[in-house]
Amino acid sequence: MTSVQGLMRPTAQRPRSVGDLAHALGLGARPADAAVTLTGVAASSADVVPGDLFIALRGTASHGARYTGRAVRAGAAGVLTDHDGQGIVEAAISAGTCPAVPVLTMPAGTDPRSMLGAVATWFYDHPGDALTTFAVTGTNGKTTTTYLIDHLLSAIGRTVGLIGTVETRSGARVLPSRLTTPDAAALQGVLAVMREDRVDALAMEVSSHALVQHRVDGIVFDVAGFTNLSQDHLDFHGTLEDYFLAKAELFTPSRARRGVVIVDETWGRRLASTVTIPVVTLRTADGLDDPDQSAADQPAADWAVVDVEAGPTGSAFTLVHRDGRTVSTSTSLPGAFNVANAALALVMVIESGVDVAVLTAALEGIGGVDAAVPGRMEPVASEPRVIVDFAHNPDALGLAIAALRPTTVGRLIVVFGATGERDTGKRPIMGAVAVGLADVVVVTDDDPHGEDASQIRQQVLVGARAAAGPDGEVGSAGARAGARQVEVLEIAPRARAIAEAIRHARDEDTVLVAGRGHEVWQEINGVDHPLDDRVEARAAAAARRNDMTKELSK
Ligand SMILES: CC(=O)N[C@H]1[C@@H](OP(=O)(O)OP(=O)(O)OC[C@H]2O[C@@H](n3ccc(=O)[nH]c3=O)[C@H](O)[C@@H]2O)O[C@H](CO)[C@@H](O)[C@@H]1O[C@H](C)C(=O)N[C@@H](C)C(=O)N[C@H](CCC(=O)O)C(=O)O
Ligand SMILES: Nc1ncnc2c1ncn2[C@@H]1O[C@H](COP(=O)(O)OP(=O)(O)OP(=O)(O)O)[C@@H](O)[C@H]1O
Repeated sequence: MTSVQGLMRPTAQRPRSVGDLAHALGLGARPADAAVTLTGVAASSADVVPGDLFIALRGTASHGARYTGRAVRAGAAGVLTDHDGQGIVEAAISAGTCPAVPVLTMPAGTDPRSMLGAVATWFYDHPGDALTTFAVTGTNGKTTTTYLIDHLLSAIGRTVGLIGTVETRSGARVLPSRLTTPDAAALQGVLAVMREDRVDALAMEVSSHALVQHRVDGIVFDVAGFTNLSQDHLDFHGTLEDYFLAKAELFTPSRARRGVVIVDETWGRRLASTVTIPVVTLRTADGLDDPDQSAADQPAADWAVVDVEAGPTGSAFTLVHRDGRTVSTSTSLPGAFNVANAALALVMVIESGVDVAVLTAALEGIGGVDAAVPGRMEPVASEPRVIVDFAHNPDALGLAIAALRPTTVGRLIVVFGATGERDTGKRPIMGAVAVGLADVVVVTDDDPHGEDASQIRQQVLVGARAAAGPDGEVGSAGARAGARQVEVLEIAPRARAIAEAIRHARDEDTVLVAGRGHEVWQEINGVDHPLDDRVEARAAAAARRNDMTKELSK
């Protein structure tokens, strides 16, 4: 699959030879190959540009060596692989399915994936060293927090590059991302582009997958931030414990110089008390996730959010350090979770060495910690209000619905599904969470990938119907006290679910379309179909207005 991030390359090349590379890695090269010139590095055949070294890695689905023919035809001038990969490439060359190409082989027991970062930084001459680097990890809030860091740093005159789920940005170049965190070859290429574009700070998301797969090898971040941890990605990590340990890896000396950890929840507190780098802690809420502890029992954090005033369009809040430093500001992003994201962005910027007075002056100039984050609580229509959001796990879905309740006059309608081939355990939980907080729950499709979409919907509906009970009457578990009726519907495909939810909504209702945010493709059985929730929602809102106008003129 093409990663556009992997095709971003610096204009100025510093050619290396196969002989140089072999020497740097302590490997042997055939004398005839030693002078072959290499100008870049790619870990996917789809990312290869002429002159690249193709690093063929063993994966879970296949071995990258199987794609060497494609890589060489795209211009790869050399291959680095493991022992098995060497056999695959040699067989392909003998069979005539791959043109001849110099092959370097890592010694047995050395995984080329663990060398990818080192090789790529060597190729591009340590491009990350030119940047002040910010990394954000956590189940939810990474994208939002990186946008807010970008916003704050830009306000104090820094030139910021961004890497994350939505886009990869260097100066005027903006490309959609395929992965939240690109592989190490692509990442170092992007950093080299940023160096050329005179970017001086980087705000990037680091996923747990990336930490396990060595994608950020070759960078020691200046400041790493942790948002939160809750159920997601257990298809990959197996258990929450392993998921936590993968995230915790970012807070080790080989990955980051210092950290900022939100300690509202148990996972954050555990991280802060076990990390091996200097960390400051941040409390953004009362921290009562542990019923056995009161807020007063919990250790004081270095920074705390106080005096939150939640309004219809965002929140004002104050950030206080135990030494008395104070920042009073606001964010127009809705929900308590966005106060947490804004506070984390502020503390990360302060911890990078920016003086509170400088930041305060900048905040006055820009009017608060704001950024338009595509597909995150993005309003797309009014009367009924329609919001498109990326919540695709139980915690985010619950927080997104709850954030809209105070400003919803009528019913709160949520349209969502669950992703195929990902963490199946979260499906019924999402159904139950939605029923606990919304008035109308429309279960539809997300990205089914290779799974049967209707089976996925049934698994979500199991949780939703169990929570709603046989007569749809939910107890006081919801945001509103007392019993209330919840309607649970199954509508597919997704575009129809969005259209029907909006068509049947009343002017005073809110429709939350959750799960796909900025995404513009829906993957069904390996085929990408165009689908943008924002486009569908706007079209449905326009159609509803038309119908009403026709009705009135009758
Ligand atoms: C589980 C996972 O993360 N898998 C990633 C991993 O796959 P893999 O190692 O199993 O690779 P493989 O598919 O067996 O292929 C083996 C090798 O052949 C190469 N190849 C493969 C096909 C081809 O045509 N040409 C080619 O060269 C691949 O680049 C790879 O090096 O390495 C591949 C190459 O970089 C990634 O594309 C792939 O991401 C898959 C597609 C994916 O969906 N990953 C998601 C789950 C992910 O990483 N998500 C996180 C965000 C999570 C969050 O929301 O927080 C992210 O950082 O994006
Ligand atoms: N701090 C937070 N805590 C809980 N939920 C949040 C938080 N911030 C955002 N969310 C919810 O999670 C969704 C995803 O937010 P965001 O894209 O910022 O997170 P992310 O960590 O980058 O997600 P992903 O890794 O899936 O790309 C939002 O649409 C919102 O519903």
